[in-house]
Amino acid sequence: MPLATVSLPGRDPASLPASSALELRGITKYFGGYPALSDLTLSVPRGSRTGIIGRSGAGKSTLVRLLSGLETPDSGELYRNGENLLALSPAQARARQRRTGLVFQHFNLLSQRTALHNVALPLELAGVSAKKREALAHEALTQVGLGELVGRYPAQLSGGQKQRVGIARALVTGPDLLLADEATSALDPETSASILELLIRLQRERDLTLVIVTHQMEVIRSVATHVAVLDQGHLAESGETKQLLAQPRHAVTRALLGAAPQVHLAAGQVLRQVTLPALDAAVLARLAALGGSVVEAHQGRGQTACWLAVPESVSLADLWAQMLAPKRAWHDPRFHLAAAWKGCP
Ligand SMILES: Nc1ncnc2c1ncn2[C@@H]1O[C@H](COP(=O)(O)OP(=O)(O)OP(=O)(O)O)[C@@H](O)[C@H]1O
Repeated sequence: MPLATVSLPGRDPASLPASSALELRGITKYFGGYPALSDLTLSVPRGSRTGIIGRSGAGKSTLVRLLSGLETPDSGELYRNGENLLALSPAQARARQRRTGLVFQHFNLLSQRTALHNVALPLELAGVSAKKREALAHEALTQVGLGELVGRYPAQLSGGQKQRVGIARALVTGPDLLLADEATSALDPETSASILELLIRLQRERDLTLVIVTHQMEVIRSVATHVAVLDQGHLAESGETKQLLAQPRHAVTRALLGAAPQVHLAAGQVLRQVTLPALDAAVLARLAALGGSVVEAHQGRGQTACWLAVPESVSLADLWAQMLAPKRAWHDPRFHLAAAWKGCP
C-alpha cells in the first residue's frame, strides 16, 4: 500500500535537524477510536541504531508500520531525510518504500520459493531483470553468510538461517533504513545473539539507520546506540542508550530494566515491588494500615505495577494477602488460601 498522499501543513525542511533520518512530530494513530499512538514526537539520528522498546500494546508495531508506509497516521508529521513523507505522490511513496528494508519476527518467507528467489522477490516486484536480480540476491545472501544455501527452501533452513534470508531480502534493494520488528524474539538466545551481531555488522558496513523494535532490554543493551521507550502509545522517554539506561527517568523504563526507583527510605523501611489489579482507595487504606506507602505506580492495561515503601517486617506474602485477598478471595483459589492462612476476612 502506498504512503499517504494527504497534504498536511508541511514544515520548512530547513527547520528539521539535518542529522535526522526520521522526524516524527505529533504522530497520532487511532484504531477503532482507541489511540495506538498518541502525539508521538521523536527523532531518529541518521546512522544510528535506534531501539524502540515498550510492553505489549505500547504501539511498537504500529510505529514500524507507519515508518514503513504500511499505515498512515491520523495526524502529525513524518519526515525522512528532511522529506515530508505524507505529501508524496503514490509513485514517489513506492520509491521511498524500496529504500526501507523490513525484517519480521516470523521471517515471512514464501515456502514455495528457494532462499534465492525469496530474496529476489522485492527486485522482481520492482521490475528488475531476472539475471540482475539473481546476481543481487546471491550477493545479499553471501553477505549474511548463506552463500552456500541459496537453493534451499525455507523448510530446509533453521530459524536463524530463515532470519538471515529475511535480512538479505530486506537489504537487496539497497535501503538506507532498516526496520527490524522483534527480529530475534522467535529465536533461541544463542541464535538471537548471532542475528544481532549480523545486524550491527550490516548497519556499519552499509551505513544504515537501523530501527530495532523489541520488548527485551538485552536487545537494547547489546545493539542500540539510541533508545525510545513507548508506553501506551506515548513516548515515555528517549535518548542515548548508555545515559538513559544509567538514569532511567520514567517508571516504565525502570520496570523494563527491573530497576527500583531511587528514593530515600525511612529507617526500617524497604522497597517492595508488586503488580496489582488496581490501586483503589480500599487497597491504599489497607496499605496504610500496614504502615506502607506508594513510592511509584505505573498504570498498565488491567494492572498497576507499584513500588511500595513498607516496614521491613511486611513481606511480599503479607502484601498480597492483606492488600488483595479481601477483594479476590471468592474468585481466585490461591488468594482464598492465602487469605485463610493469614486470617484475613
Ligand atoms: N489493526 C489494528 N486494529 C485494531 N487495533 C489495533 C490494530 N493494530 C494495533 N492495534 C491496537 O493498538 C495498540 C498498539 O498495538 P501494537 O501492535 O502497535 O503494540 P506493540 O507494542 O507492538 O505490542 P506487542 O509487543 O504485543 O506486539 C494495541 O492496543 C492494539 O490492540
